[in-house]
Parts: sequence; C-alpha cells; structure tokens
Amino acid sequence: MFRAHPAAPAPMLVIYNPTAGRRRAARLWRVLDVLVGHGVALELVETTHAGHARALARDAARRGAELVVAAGGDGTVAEVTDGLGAGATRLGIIPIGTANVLAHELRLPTDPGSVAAALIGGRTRTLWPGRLSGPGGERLFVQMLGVGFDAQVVHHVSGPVKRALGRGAYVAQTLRELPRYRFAAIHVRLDGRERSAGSVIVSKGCLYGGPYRLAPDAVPDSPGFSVALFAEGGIGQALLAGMALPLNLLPRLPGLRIERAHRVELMGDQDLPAQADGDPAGTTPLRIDDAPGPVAVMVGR
Ligand SMILES: Nc1ncnc2c1ncn2[C@@H]1O[C@H](COP(=O)(O)OP(=O)(O)OP(=O)(O)O)[C@@H](O)[C@H]1O
Repeated sequence: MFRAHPAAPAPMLVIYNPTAGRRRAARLWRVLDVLVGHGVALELVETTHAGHARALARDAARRGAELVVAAGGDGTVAEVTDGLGAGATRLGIIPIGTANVLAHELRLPTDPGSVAAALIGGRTRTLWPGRLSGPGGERLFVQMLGVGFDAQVVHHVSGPVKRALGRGAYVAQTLRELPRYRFAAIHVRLDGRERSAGSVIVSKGCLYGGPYRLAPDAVPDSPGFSVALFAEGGIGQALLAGMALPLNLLPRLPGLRIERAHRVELMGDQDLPAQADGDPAGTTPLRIDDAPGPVAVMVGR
C-alpha cells in the first residue's frame, strides 16, 4: 500500500544584499550557522541588483512561503516587504545594513544567537508600511521617507564612504551639502490640510537615522504617519537638527512640528529630492498613503 510521507518543510529563504552595510558577511554566516545548528534548512539567495529582493520575495510569497528573511539594511527590508505584499508570509530580519533603523525600532537583538532565535521563535510584531507613489512608480517603505535636505544627503553619499565610515558617512555628507543645498519651500498636504516646510520626514516609527528619537508618538503597527515638518530655517535649522539628532533632542527642536496624517502629498516649485528608508527615491511630486495591509515581523521577545 502506498503511504505518503509527510512533506519536508520548505527551507527558510534568506535574501541577502551583499552591498548592504560594510559588507560584513561574517555576521550573516554566524547567524546562519546557528540556524543550521538548530536543524533549520536554508535557502540563501544573493541579490544581484536593486529591486532583486522585491522580485525574490514576491515569488516566495506566491509559492506560499511561511517566512522570508531579509539580510541587509532598511532598503533591503523594504524591498522584501514590498514583494511579500499583505499576504500570510512573515518577514524575518538579519540586520546587516548601515543604519538598520527598523531593527532599532523593533528592538531586534544583535548577537547572532539571538537573531537566529528570533527567526525561529515564532513571536511576531505587526508593521504597517507606507506606500510612496511618484513619477518613478510605487514602492513601500517601512520606517521613513524624507524630502528636502536629508534626501539631498542620501542622494549624494558615496557607497565606498558608507562602507568605510558606516553612519559617519552621513555626517560627513551633511557637512558637504550644508553650504551647497538650495533650501526651498516644500508644499505639504496632510489629509487635505495645507502646510509649508523646509524639510519633511514622513515617519512610520519613532526613530530616525539609527537609534535616535524623532517622532515619539509614532505607531508602526497601525495605518497612518507621523509627519515631521521642519521650519524653513535654511542652513542654521539643518545644522541645529544635525546636532540635536545624536543627543536625542530632535523632538524638541525649535521650529519642528509633528502632525498625524494618512495621506501626505509633497510638492515643490522645483523637483526636490526624496529618500525612502535611506535610499534615493526620486523627486517630488509624491503621494504617500498606507500600504494595503500589514506584515508580521519575527522579533526576539
Ligand atoms: N546586488 C546589489 N547591487 C546593488 N544594489 C543592490 C543590490 N542588492 C540590493 N541593492 C540595493 O541596495 C540598497 C541599499 O541596501 P540597504 O538599504 O539594505 O543597505 P544600507 O543602505 O547599507 O543599510 P541602511 O538602509 O540600513 O542604512 C537597497 O535599497 C537595494 O535596492
């Protein structure tokens, strides 16, 4: 008589961006070693180009994968989340990017044993991404989107300097951009309310730029955004913000207002640079609204 054997569980797909962070693959291997030690079957795929992680995650979700792991920084996590859509596939994170803001936000562990434990532990947190639509198309973001000065910095920071200095590369690039960025008004519409600002950060989470506070009242697991509107203060205001950030004083910056909204429209008199999760994301005009649904992220505790 024919007896069906129970099907072996599908291997855990790990999508690895080899260009993320300081290219310290050793941190990834240590996590994978622990997983293999626990008997987890793995499928590791290296991305070969921007957008590849999104396509790989989409395929895996279509095949009914239970869990897809993004090994990289916030940009890689955003691409994988975008590919998964609002289905049942859970998201895992091995944070090996430069800023890893979402990992800080979710208080993900950093030592390899705990990262691996989080991926097999079964505890999840809900994350409700934002969706960006603009002349370049649509994409999801998981932590934040900026228009104005911070986006200018992201557009111009060099890959090799990022790999050499990590987050310090953004500090160096900020100092280079301050004298040459042409501060211009950003016209903002928040659920129909008209505002104007010098820089704008549309945030899903509380943190920005690393483990630093920006929007204390943000709610990553629900629809809606905390929108940080920086006054049109030019170089002085940008410099002050840069100093306040590492001191965790940004929420108290004079001239900063934070408002909640579900739909954000951003326009300039000229095209202004945008960044999403620390990667260049085209220019204005942009519209931001809630992703169609949330994703469940594996967390350590
Ligand atoms: N093989 C690749 N070659 C070039 N770019 C890639 C490749 N794979 C992914 N990318 C792109 O690299 C971008 C940056 O990656 P990611 O954000 O994960 O790293 P990071 O910038 O170092 O980290 P963080 O965003 O946390 O500061 C991603 O948005 C993705 O589009």
